[in-house]
Amino acid sequence: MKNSPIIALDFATAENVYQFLSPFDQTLFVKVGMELYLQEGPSIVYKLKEMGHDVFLDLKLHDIPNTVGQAMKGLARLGADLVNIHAAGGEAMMVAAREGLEAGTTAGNKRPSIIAVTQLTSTSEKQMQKEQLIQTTIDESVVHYAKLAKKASLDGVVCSVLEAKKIAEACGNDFLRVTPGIRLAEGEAHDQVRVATPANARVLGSSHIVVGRAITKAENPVLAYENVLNMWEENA
Ligand SMILES: O=c1ccn([C@@H]2O[C@H](COP(=O)(O)O)[C@@H](O)[C@H]2O)c(=O)[nH]1
Repeated sequence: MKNSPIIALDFATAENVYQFLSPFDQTLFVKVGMELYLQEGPSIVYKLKEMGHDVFLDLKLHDIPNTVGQAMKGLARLGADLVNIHAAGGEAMMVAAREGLEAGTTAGNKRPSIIAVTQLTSTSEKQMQKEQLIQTTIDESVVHYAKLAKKASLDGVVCSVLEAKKIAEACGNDFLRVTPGIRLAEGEAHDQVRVATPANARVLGSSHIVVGRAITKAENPVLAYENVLNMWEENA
């Protein structure tokens, strides 16, 4: 799996995706989320893999263990490099997801890596306490979910940059810390709350960054990507 910034392809159609990707002259690490997958289905994943890109299939599954396990068995066949679930589904659900992925991975192929969403980067500590009735700090909640994901033998978590270091300390440096909520210093936060720049992400211990609108909505997306990539690599 590449370590380059993961571009969130939050587009409504495959056509929009191909148009966006056409000026790039290298293979990328891209993310297919709900918006695109629910319109285009598995074919978008096959196509991006055929084009040589690494694919994070960001469907954030959250259901009873049997349902998630069976869904993961099917998703394993799509060839994505990275998939995810919500840690709030619990340890049994996370175990079922990993076992489903293993069962669905055909001989000779590598099992996709699987990570759990801890607290969405759009969630603030205040909101978590009020709406989820979790009376800890957000750092404690995120690290708690990360430890649960590690216990379920997952490969890592989705968290914000702000918790990445604590997770590395608690779960080890090989445990993935995939961090969305990436903004350039001068950029708008939009609906994100726990945000950081690509440079800070590297310094504070992210293993991967996910960048959507700062690249996809830029006037020149190739230039914006190169800028993010430089900030990420320079601080390694
Ligand atoms: O906690 C999370 C989990 C997933 N995401 C996804 O990442 C991108 C971020 O897009 P931006 O435009 O850079 O804000 C988006 O696809 C989310 O679904 C997240 O933001 N936070």
